Amino acid sequence: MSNGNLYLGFDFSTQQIKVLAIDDQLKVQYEFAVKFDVDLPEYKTQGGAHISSDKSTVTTPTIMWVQAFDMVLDKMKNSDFPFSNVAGISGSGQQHGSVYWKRGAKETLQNLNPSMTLKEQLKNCFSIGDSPIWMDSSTRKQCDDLEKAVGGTQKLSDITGSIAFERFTGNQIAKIYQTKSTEYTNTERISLVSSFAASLLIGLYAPIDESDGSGMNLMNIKTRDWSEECLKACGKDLRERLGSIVPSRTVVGKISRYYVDRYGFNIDCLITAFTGDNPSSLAGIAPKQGDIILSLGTSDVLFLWITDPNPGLAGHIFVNPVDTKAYMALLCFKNSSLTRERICKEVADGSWSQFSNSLKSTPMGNNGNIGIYFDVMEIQPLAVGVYRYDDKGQQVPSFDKDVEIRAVLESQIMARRNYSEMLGFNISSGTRVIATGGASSNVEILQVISDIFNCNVYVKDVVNSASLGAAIRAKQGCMGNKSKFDDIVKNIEEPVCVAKPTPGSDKIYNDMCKRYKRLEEEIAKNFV
Ligand SMILES: Nc1ncnc2c1ncn2[C@@H]1O[C@H](COP(=O)(O)OP(=O)(O)O)[C@@H](O)[C@H]1O
Ligand SMILES: O=C(CO)[C@@H](O)[C@H](O)COP(=O)(O)O
Repeated sequence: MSNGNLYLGFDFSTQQIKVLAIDDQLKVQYEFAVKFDVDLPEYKTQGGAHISSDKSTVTTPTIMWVQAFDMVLDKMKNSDFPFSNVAGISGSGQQHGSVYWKRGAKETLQNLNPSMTLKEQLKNCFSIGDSPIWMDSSTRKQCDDLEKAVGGTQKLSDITGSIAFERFTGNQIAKIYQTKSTEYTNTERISLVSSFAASLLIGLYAPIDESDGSGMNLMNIKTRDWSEECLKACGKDLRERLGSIVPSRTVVGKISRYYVDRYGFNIDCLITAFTGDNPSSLAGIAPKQGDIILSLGTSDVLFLWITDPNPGLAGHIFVNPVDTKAYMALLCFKNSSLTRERICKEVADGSWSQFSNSLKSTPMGNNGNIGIYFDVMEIQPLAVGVYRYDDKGQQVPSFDKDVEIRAVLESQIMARRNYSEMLGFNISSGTRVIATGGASSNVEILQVISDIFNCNVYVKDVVNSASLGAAIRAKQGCMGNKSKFDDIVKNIEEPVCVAKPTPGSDKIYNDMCKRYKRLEEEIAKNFV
């Protein structure tokens, strides 16, 4: 229990809202969470989302996020959380997802009544009720249009840090502009999930930050302003609807009076711009040069801190959330935790310890069996379906339970390694792979990662690095413009090594990764 200053870090992630409070020494003092599927079953989400029958349109009811926010604050109140000690708040959101505020919503946000819930007051404030999220892959046409409009694929990547990706917000907005024109006209502000959450806290439309703004195919990553040609290609009067972009460390306002009166927050509590969950994790891990972070949340994401951006045709370059001159490189995979979870439910009774036992009881390389499990359209390659091959490369309809479990994990991690090599991530035996997110608590999974990457794997004491990064950024916001991130995190807990490559793993996986790549390329040919 702490009597001094506290800093809150919220994470509006795919499956839940998490929040943690740290003290001035960056020690976690409190943690709370609301899980969408479990705590709000009335919305019937699966993994926090609604997936259409074509498996390409993926949305989340915006009002569910609002209700979950009410719930998490109520949970804190019921646990006598010391709201008045909170000096600063920041947060993160699943990247790319968008929220559409209806004309007049600003008025409602500014005049929240502390005797009512946010849900009661905001239920009619959204022109689009279902927010498109990062798992959506229904905007191929809009992606092609955008690349054409700016002069080609590489040109778009030079401007925005990424070629056109279906889940990137500009393409999502373009789809809404083209297919729901009345709703688009009725929209006065478009937020990212991150800036939407910050807006709830300041009772005003919060600006989008540069780091999460990099995941939209709309922002010029060099000038850190909207790209006029991208805006024009995606929707009418879009600059006005998006508002401004600010450096990620900007204090965007003080907490709204609503939270002071309803929960007892301090009236001077400062809100620092919210950012994307992966940028926020980068802040929470505070990596050393050369470290590669592997986030095992709903998505598997590889990212690292870089200084010289070189945007190409694969992966993404984002503006760095804590160092205004730096960048981060990132690769995201859609078929990740939820696919592992499906296999775990189907063949291991939903028990992670059974899943782990199967990993322990099967050999590295799985006796030559390879399975590829794309339950939904993958990001790279664009492909969907489940494919299993025996040691002779013959397709087979099924595997035994233990083989199936090792196959899903090995294929996912081989893909992570292959794509990071393609992107030029510098991986050598001395590289530290720092794992974070839900599945990083599973040591057997971390051992497979260590064997396939042929690197030591590390974890930090706090699994929720996105929330931790948000809380650290909240402290940075309170310390003013001159404060240095490196000084703030200088005493942060170092990651500890939890897995080392098993002798002989490099021989097995160097060959097997090549074999995996050839199989994946064959499959992808069917989806061009
Ligand atoms: N012991 C475990 N072994 C493997 N995976 C796990 C384990 N515990 C949790 N997970 C996975 O972690 C995922 C949630 O991770 P989390 O980082 O909380 O996600 P998000 O931030 O995207 O909501 C779950 O979907 C689950 O599959
Ligand atoms: O699309 C991306 C990154 O580009 C995803 O990583 C989302 O940001 C969702 O994050 P998690 O909920 O899996 O942490």
